[in-house]
Amino acid sequence: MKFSANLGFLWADRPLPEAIRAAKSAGFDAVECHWPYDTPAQEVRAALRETGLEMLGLNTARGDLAAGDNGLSALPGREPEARAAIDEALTYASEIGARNLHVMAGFAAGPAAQRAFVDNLAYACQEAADAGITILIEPLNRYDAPGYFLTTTVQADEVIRAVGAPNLKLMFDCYHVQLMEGDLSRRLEALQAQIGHIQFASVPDRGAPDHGEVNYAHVFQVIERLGFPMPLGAEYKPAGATEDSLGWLTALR
Ligand SMILES: O=C(O)C(O)C(=O)CO
Ligand SMILES: [Mg+2]
Repeated sequence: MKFSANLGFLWADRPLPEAIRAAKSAGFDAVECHWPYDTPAQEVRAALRETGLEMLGLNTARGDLAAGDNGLSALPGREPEARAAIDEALTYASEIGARNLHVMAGFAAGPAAQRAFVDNLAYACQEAADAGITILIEPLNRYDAPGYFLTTTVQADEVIRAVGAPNLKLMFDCYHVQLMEGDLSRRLEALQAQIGHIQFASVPDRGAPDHGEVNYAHVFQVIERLGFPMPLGAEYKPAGATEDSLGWLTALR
């Protein structure tokens, strides 16, 4: 199996270009990140070229962090900001050759939020299509992100159908899905056509995948059997130094 290091959590203490090099040295096949915008895109591009790693994806900016924003695209009345964040992210993604963009919904609820999310995603998909970029939406669990608009794969599936764009896919983060809905194996199978990227971490502590209530040896076998072609995103919070958390990766090599 192939694995992508999520540099929002792994080597998060290092500048992004250094984290990319560390991921290469540790044996990862790809990288992904959260919010790379403080690092000039050409520095990221240079590190990717040097290591031969692909940046699989990044997130839209969350908005006004001091005010508690966690994404903008489902916030009625804030469409101009949401679309500016989408434009910014697509420009950055194009500059570094990233294939996926996770459009973050934000804290909202109700029909107006649903309409705003669908409209902003339609805009994102249209703008992304020419660059060959896939737009991802990701349900987040209610414990880490209480009040977040998108919380389940069932809801994400409805949104994907409402938008109806071929380049809109589901980010299936096993950690969030286990906390909200469980039944990982059946859900991966049922949703395989909608899934654009898969992430994982132990549950409930969001650590390395070698402990906790989910048996990832089994989950990885299911994903392999389904023929999911892309590297899986290791999006967990190492308990100490990232290098000391990689026994699970060494064991699979
Ligand atoms: O937290 C996550 O699982 C994410 O993948 C993310 O992009 C930021 O919320
Ligand atoms: Mg995730």
